[in-house]
Amino acid sequence: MTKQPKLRLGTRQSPLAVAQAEEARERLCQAHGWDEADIELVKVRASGDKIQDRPLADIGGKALWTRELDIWLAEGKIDAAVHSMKDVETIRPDSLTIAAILPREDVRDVLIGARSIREIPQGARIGTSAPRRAAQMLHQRPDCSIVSFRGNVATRLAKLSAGEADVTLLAAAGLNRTNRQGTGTALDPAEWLPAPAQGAIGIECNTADAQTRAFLAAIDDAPSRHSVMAERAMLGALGGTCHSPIAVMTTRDGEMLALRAAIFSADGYERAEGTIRMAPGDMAAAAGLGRDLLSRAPISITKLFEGG
Ligand SMILES: NCc1[nH]cc(CCC(=O)O)c1CC(=O)O
Repeated sequence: MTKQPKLRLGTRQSPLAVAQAEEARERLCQAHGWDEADIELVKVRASGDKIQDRPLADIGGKALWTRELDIWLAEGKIDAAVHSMKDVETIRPDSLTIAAILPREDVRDVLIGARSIREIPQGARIGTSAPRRAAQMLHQRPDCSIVSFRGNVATRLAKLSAGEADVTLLAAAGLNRTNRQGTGTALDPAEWLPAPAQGAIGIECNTADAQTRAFLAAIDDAPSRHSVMAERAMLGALGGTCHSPIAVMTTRDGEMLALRAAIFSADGYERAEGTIRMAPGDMAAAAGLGRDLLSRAPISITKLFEGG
């Protein structure tokens, strides 16, 4: 007889999602003295993966990454769901709880196809469908143009090799977790800010499921939770959607967190930046940074945030 799993862990099917779910499984096994068979990985096909030809922002946004897993949780077909926190909407139902944030990977973006932003050839085509990457690049390199570039990590690298663009940008975390360490150049946050919650894996479960919450609490990493939740609070205060070019970097400053954030107009021409020092867990302060940015931004930026 096969052993009953102690936990059914849902994940999307992409190689990166599966690698993240395997990391979550390993950490749970280590924390609880379980073996691999104690955790069943349940691979669920997400709407966001079915539609590959249009920008995410045009087809329903980040909810497309979590919708199926949310339903499977609600129906009790899985006990917990593993997510890239970057892809999780800031407003979640009360019936779900993010019970663990794993130790954060490298948060930086990686530039592929040129050694630095300065060395990108004049007029190059930048392959990305992320409004943040597009606007941030156009801000620094208005001579470049943007080519829509969706798909998983492998697909985007293949499109670049096939010459569909000259340069692309990917999260270091996604490259590292799919064994592509050393691909491209990681960009210094002093010149290029990552996305809110980039590089963070979160595990969600039903709020009413005390057993699973306790299992997951054992692998929650407090420093990662603090930075991720602060960045999400900032994003939430902006009413940010995937249409909104929002970038942020958190660093530790003694007992405090320092957040540096920027928002852009879609064409990258305008940029508003702000910083804040806050106590970990002070979500009101983090939200204040978002509101402060918006209050100082020119109209070409604020209109991106109206009406979601
Ligand atoms: N939007 C897709 C997505 N969601 C999470 C990651 C990478 C892993 C992470 O940032 O945690 C990626 C790919 C990328 O942006 O390069």
